[in-house]
Amino acid sequence: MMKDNRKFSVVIAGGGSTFTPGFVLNLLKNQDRFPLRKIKFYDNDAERQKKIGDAVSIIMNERAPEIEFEYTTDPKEAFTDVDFVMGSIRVGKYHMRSLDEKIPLRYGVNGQETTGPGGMAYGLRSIPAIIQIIDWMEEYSPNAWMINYSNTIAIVAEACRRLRPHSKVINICDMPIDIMTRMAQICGLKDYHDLDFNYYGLNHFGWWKGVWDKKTGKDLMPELKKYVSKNGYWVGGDFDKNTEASWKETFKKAADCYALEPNTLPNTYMQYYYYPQYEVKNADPNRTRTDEIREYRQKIVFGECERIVKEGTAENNMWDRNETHSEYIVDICHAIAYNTGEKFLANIPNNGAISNMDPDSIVEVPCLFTSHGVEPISTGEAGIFQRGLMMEQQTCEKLVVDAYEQHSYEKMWEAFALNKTVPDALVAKKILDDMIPENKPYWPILK
Ligand SMILES: NC(=O)c1ccc[n+]([C@@H]2O[C@H](COP(=O)([O-])OP(=O)(O)OC[C@H]3O[C@@H](n4cnc5c(N)ncnc54)[C@H](O)[C@@H]3O)[C@@H](O)[C@H]2O)c1
Ligand SMILES: O=P(O)(O)OC[C@H]1O[C@H](O[C@H]2[C@H](O)[C@@H](O)[C@@H](O)O[C@@H]2CO)[C@H](O)[C@@H](O)[C@@H]1O
Ligand SMILES: [Mn+2]
Repeated sequence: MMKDNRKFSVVIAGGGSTFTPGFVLNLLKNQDRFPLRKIKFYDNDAERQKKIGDAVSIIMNERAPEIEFEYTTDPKEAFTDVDFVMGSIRVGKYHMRSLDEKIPLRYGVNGQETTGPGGMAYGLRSIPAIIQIIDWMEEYSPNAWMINYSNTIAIVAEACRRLRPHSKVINICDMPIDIMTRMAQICGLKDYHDLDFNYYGLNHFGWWKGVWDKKTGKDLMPELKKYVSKNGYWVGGDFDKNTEASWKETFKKAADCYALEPNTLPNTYMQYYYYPQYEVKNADPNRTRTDEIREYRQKIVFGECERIVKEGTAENNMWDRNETHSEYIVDICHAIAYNTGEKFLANIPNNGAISNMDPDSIVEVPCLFTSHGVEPISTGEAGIFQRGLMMEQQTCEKLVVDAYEQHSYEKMWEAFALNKTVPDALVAKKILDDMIPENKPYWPILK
């Protein structure tokens, strides 16, 4: 239902992202509730972005010629006259992700995109690029909102809190949304829209305290706990027909995470903190998640774009056939544009939302999304186990931002040494020393 005659202009920063075409198709599907006048892509890799941009041009011409579309590497052109900036960049691309995963594994430490030393390395790379995008947005479109999902979100959000505290930036994550869609399926409902929830934690580091059927108010925790204790969040069947092998393992491993703390239901990312030895034992140091993506998601997405350009039509494309996961981003834009006050998770300064965490901790908690920003909902007290884990993890995240601000080797070493995934300060040092030359184009010089 159209609420007024406004139409919005959106720029996707990271136009060359593997998630971009799926997101555009989701935007087009939702024109009745979030109408658009313009879609732009911005990327600093012209060649990569062109491959996605040319395919999307065909999609736009066929399906929504009334919406202006362009892609550019010029910041002024990209960020002028926009209402929403979507942050979907990967600084250093898959080349650097691969090193984030492989360098820690050299020393028997878990190698993962957003957790442990790899996650901290990635966070340090992202800070200056995200701050730059915020500054361009504020210069060229001062009323715009940035919805950022470029990782490492916890570190980016802490940098935003310190360096751009008044900027209109909301840092979000889709992992809980994905898990809640699985929870809905387990309980015979459709997706996350059917659930009410209470959740708290840090990004990629949290727990559900409660899950209810949104319509009836029925408490779904007993049924979910019973299911998760055996199967984790693995649904299987048609629902999981496109789920890759490593994600299958992750969803199943949630059963072991649940076993450790059965009062709540865990985010899948807890596996890296509860069972690091298992993760390392299970990993192949020469073939990590990045290699799987290069062979699967990246290949499929770019292959499909090439096919669309070659055939000159986007009929029967892969994003029409498979449900995409970016609908929650449209939900969020809609909530902000129309001041709906709907509840989603966001990464924000705590300020009492978790009663026994510091006010300046960045936490991931339910918030009401309005046209004036996000308003956190109090989630009560963290359990003693969770609080201990969060205090350690968020200190690592703060130390990374200290390292960025102070160009400090010592702070980055401390961040690695304190992390639950790293057993020893010397191991931390070796990982850091291997990462420094590789990250030279992106990190400040650490002295
Ligand atoms: N928060 C979430 O829930 C969630 C979910 C999925 C992906 N992600 C994140 O979304 C981002 C994109 O993921 P992907 O796998 O599609 O990555 P990708 O590598 O396919 O695409 C990222 C794009 O960003 C571009 N880029 C890198 N640095 C840039 C800069 N400084 N300015 C402009 N563009 C830049 C690259 O050229 C590339 O085209 C990553 O940060 C990833 O971690 C977050
Ligand atoms: O290894 P990747 O690149 O596949 O995934 C890393 C990201 O994982 C989460 O996002 C998932 C999401 O939960 C799932 O539903 C589907 O949409 O795929 C996403 C990306 O694969 C996580 O929330 C992100 O922050 C990670 O970047
Ligand atoms: Mn995430």
